Amino acid sequence: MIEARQLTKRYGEKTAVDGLDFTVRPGAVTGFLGPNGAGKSTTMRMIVGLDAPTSGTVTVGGRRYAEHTSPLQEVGALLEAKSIHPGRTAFDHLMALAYTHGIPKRRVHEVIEQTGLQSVARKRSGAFSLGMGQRLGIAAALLGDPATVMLDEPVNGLDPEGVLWIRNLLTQLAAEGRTVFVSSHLMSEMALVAEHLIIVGRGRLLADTTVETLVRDAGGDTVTVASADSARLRDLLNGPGILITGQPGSEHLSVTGLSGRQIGTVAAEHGIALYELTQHRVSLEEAFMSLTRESVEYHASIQPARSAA
Ligand SMILES: Nc1ncnc2c1ncn2[C@@H]1O[C@H](COP(=O)(O)OP(=O)(O)OP(=O)(O)O)[C@@H](O)[C@H]1O
Repeated sequence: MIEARQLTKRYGEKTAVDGLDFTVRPGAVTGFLGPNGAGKSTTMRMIVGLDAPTSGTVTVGGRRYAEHTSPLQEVGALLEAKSIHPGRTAFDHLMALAYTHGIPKRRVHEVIEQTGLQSVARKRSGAFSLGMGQRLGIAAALLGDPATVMLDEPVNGLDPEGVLWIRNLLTQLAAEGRTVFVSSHLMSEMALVAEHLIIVGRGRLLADTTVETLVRDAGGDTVTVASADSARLRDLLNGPGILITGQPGSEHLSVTGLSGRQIGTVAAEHGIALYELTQHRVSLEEAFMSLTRESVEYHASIQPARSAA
């Protein structure tokens, strides 16, 4: 379990993390989402004691990282700028970590297998592809068999097979009862794997929610219905929590709050012919963007085209 209370980090004038309060629970994958520069990496660095909070606290398993006697067994982390000696083999890198943390050699072999590194374990890590480097970083994070696993942008730059592998791994780690905290700026990716979402923008908490609630709050699914008598159908469908829009006289209505099946049933019961019944899923990417729009640090600007001299 990770608990942040009024967690704040300032770099001079810049407030990177601004009074964050959140709890990451075991047994589920929690996505940590926000646009670039939102403060995700800074928060994660504070969780593992690589940066000190300006104020507030963050604990893992009820204690600050530095207070754990064997931190690698408590939290395994893959942070963005992982420094691995390029001349060392993957095996030697993991062995050095294991040796300095009292972890048996057997466990090194286990994580090499778990992360699919068997064939390259004796190769220098400097020659690794991005995907292999990520796997090595994850192997190091899992070495201490930690109750909490924290990964910063683990799918960045990975090919589809690597992305799928990470997805399955995260689900498996959560199913084993671990606390799994994963950052990303890609809503679509997180929606596939995370149950719980913590969304930040400009260092502040924007939402502490679930994928399901986010969809509902974004307006839920909309159904487009075209019928022989849209005025009568509108009256029949109307009710609390239901939003119906459509031009007077048009055969098309746009309905939020009812499923296509419910609308079709009402129409059939009243003998109204339907010409179209289309369900539109709300885009999670849209929901995320509308939530974080105000907090995006770097908006793209379009330069006016220069005329040729
Ligand atoms: N060491 C530092 N000194 C000064 N400013 C910093 C430092 N580290 C981070 N920042 C600033 O703090 C803010 C938050 O940065 P952070 O890297 O935590 O965001 P992020 O959400 O991880 O972004 P990204 O998705 O781009 O990795 C940014 O504006 C960044 O420029």
